[in-house]
Amino acid sequence: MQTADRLTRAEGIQKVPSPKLDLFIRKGFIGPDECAGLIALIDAERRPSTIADDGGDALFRTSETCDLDSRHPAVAALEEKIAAFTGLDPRLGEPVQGQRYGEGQEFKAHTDYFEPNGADFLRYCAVSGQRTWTVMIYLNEPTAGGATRFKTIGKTIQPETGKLLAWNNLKPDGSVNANTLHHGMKVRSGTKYIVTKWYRERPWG
Ligand SMILES: O=C(O)CCC(=O)C(=O)O
Ligand SMILES: [Fe+2]
Repeated sequence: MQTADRLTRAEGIQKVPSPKLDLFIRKGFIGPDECAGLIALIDAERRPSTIADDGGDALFRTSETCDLDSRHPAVAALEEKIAAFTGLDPRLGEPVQGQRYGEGQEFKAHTDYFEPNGADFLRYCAVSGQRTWTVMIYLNEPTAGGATRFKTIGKTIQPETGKLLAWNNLKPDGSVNANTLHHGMKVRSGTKYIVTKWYRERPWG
């Protein structure tokens, strides 16, 4: 079954009503203890985030990032849970990444796919192809700010501990979907932690 059909039928799922993209929300996908364990791993490993193309804006993505090692039991358990829920083939997935945003940090409006005609396309996509689905989980709730805003459909999603978002970055014909534009908005107070997992057209490697 296609991922979107599977998610549409999944327990506890909310499909954002828009013809412009497939975007799903599942509250409480993981519990507070699992979230706390992942936050500890992120805090141990974090480094400044990078970006394929910031368009000359050094403040485009100001968060910190880390790759989470799937040999760690907490990460392995998360990977299994995501695979069982989405049906996405784990071989197509990039390693899970953790992100941490302190006060004033954000990831400005962007798409997760690589620009098909951009300078970096071959560099990032030659082996594994374009990004397909994004799966993202909020691990906590900052005191203020830090929502994820999908501008073109006017939908803002608030961070909630354990809440999962999943969307398809491509249209049904396989071309990139510009309506997936989204902004990890500035944390105004407190700290925000998330994990993200991106999938590709072909096996990762
Ligand atoms: O922090 C967010 O809400 C969005 C994160 C994001 O878009 C990304 O990591 O690609
Ligand atoms: Fe993103």
